[in-house]
Amino acid sequence: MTILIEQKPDFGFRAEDKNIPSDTNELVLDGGFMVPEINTFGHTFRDYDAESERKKSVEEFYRMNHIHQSYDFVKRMREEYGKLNRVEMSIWECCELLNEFVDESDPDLDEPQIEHLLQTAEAIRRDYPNEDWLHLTGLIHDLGKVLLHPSFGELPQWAVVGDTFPVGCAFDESIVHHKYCKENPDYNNPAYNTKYGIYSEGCGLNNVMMTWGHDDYMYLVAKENKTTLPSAALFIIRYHSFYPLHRSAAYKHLMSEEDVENLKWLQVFNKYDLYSKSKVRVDVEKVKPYYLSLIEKYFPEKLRW
Ligand SMILES: O[C@H]1[C@H](O)[C@@H](O)[C@H](O)[C@@H](O)[C@@H]1O
Ligand SMILES: [Fe+2]
Ligand SMILES: [Fe+2]
Repeated sequence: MTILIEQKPDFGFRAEDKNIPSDTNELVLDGGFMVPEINTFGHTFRDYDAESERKKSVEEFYRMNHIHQSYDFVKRMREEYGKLNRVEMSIWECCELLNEFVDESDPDLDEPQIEHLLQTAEAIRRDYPNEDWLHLTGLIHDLGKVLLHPSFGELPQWAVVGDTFPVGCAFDESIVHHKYCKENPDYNNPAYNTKYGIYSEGCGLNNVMMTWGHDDYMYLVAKENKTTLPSAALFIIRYHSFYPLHRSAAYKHLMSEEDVENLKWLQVFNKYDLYSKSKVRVDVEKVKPYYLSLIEKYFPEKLRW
């Protein structure tokens, strides 16, 4: 028997009814969220090999990313941008700055980033109406992409967006376009190219250096500006691009027990981050008052960036 699902017109992929039979061609996950089968370009999500208008530029993006993201590079960037001495602005002002950027690493979306933030947050809000911290996490998780802006030195895309992975130990095969890691200076460095490299079993992700980009930067911004968001939110922000871990279960040997707990929320979050990507725009003015109230609850009015 096929049960017809009421679909919300604005997203079109949410199931109210969680008892969806297996003969529908969509998959229902916890929270009642329905995962669409194809992206706006007609391909499955995160298909880096599909012939599409974005394939070539996405691959070139990862080539540059994998060549340049060495341990030394990451260390320098973390120190430099961790100073947070560039700009003073509110969370909402930062959302507006993202209006002008399109993420070159993304095979599934070519809309300005502010659309993606609102699409993610609104999709979570529908399924988890009481978890306001998770709505706000959706809104802010990609704000670190502001590093592309001239007031942050206009960093190249390969130093801001794309999936992340640890440096200081061997590059896992599950990394997108892994072949380009062979051109990274760390690839042949015996200190960095073994399973554990400079780390040890269960050392905790907090002690692992990740490739530099919008995740770690936004984590630093939120933490240093003393957000009152729970630790799961900070974990989501910091590791949401770490697909080798949360999708392919690589690098698990580096996790602590606390990481294992936090990973559960990251996996919930990821569905909304990835599958809410669409051409359907959210009415910014309509939802703005709600998000401003959350920002006020969890952040100071002005933040150091
Ligand atoms: O291309 C995407 C990028 O748009 C996301 O912001 C990032 O979190 C993902 O890991 C990456 O694959
Ligand atoms: Fe992201
Ligand atoms: Fe995102």
